[in-house]
Amino acid sequence: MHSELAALWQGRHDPEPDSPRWHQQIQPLATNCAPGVAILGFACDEGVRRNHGRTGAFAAPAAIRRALANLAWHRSGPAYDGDDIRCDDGDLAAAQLRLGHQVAQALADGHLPLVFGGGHEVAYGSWLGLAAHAQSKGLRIGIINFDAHFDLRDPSHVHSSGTPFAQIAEASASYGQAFRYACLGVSRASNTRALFQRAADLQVLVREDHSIQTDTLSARQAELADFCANCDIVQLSIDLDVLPACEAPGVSAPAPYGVPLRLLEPLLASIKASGKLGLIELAELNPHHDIDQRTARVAARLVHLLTLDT
Ligand SMILES: N=CN[C@@H](CCC(=O)O)C(=O)O
Ligand SMILES: [Mn+2]
Ligand SMILES: [Mn+2]
Repeated sequence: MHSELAALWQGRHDPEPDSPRWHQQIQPLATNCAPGVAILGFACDEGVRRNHGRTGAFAAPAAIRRALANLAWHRSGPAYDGDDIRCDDGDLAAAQLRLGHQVAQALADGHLPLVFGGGHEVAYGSWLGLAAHAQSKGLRIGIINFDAHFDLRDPSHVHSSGTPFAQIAEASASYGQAFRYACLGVSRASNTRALFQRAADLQVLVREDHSIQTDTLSARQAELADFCANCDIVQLSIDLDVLPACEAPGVSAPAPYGVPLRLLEPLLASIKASGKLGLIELAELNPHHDIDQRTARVAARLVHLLTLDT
């Protein structure tokens, strides 16, 4: 691991036995590694910039690694860091292709890719890799996105952090593949009628933020289990702006209402329990707007939860 990357994986060293933390377990991703979880960073501001948002997501992969480094390690399998794919020349499409290649390689090597965006344009790059893998194996992809936003803007104008799932819908159609997309935590106030209509046209499973409460949790979990049962491999996308702004202030577009962590976690646990997780990505962390690493810590905790053995 090069020194800049190794500098992020720092934390406590407890003197007592059996006290490992992530920074003591993480290994560089290389060929012929035993299957494990493989972190890939997508350092990119370009999608948010094109979407007229608050830039800063370029620094997110490093911030998530820093927060994850000190968390307690409870896994039995290995975890690897495959470093960052950087978009520093404005060529978003090329960066998404590079990410897609690395995701496909990680999947071919038997790993679970953990992709740290970047703005939500990361989802199109991740999907390129997942789709190549799924096509070679004849697998049906389902995408579950926790997000205050659909990110289904019309991609004929510009490709940005607001268009990844519309780009995926178009690409899926061109391959004759069904587009299976669930978007949970949507804020009606933050998405136009046109976006709700596009979601309806694309037969998206839509659950608004207010429909996710303690007394509806089991219904939402059952719907997610059904969704997972109708596909073979799941792209799990978590836009951190699905959380309330008090829990996730460090994003481009904070949510005044949001789905709190105590409700998000059991929903994620249901998806994990399906056994269909093929890729996990975290999007839209903006360390420039974070408060005391609150959002980065949430992101790290979600990684911890989703990568536990059971
Ligand atoms: N990733 C994109 N998210 C939102 C941003 C909304 C906003 O900036 O207000 C979207 O395009 O809808
Ligand atoms: Mn999003
Ligand atoms: Mn969002």
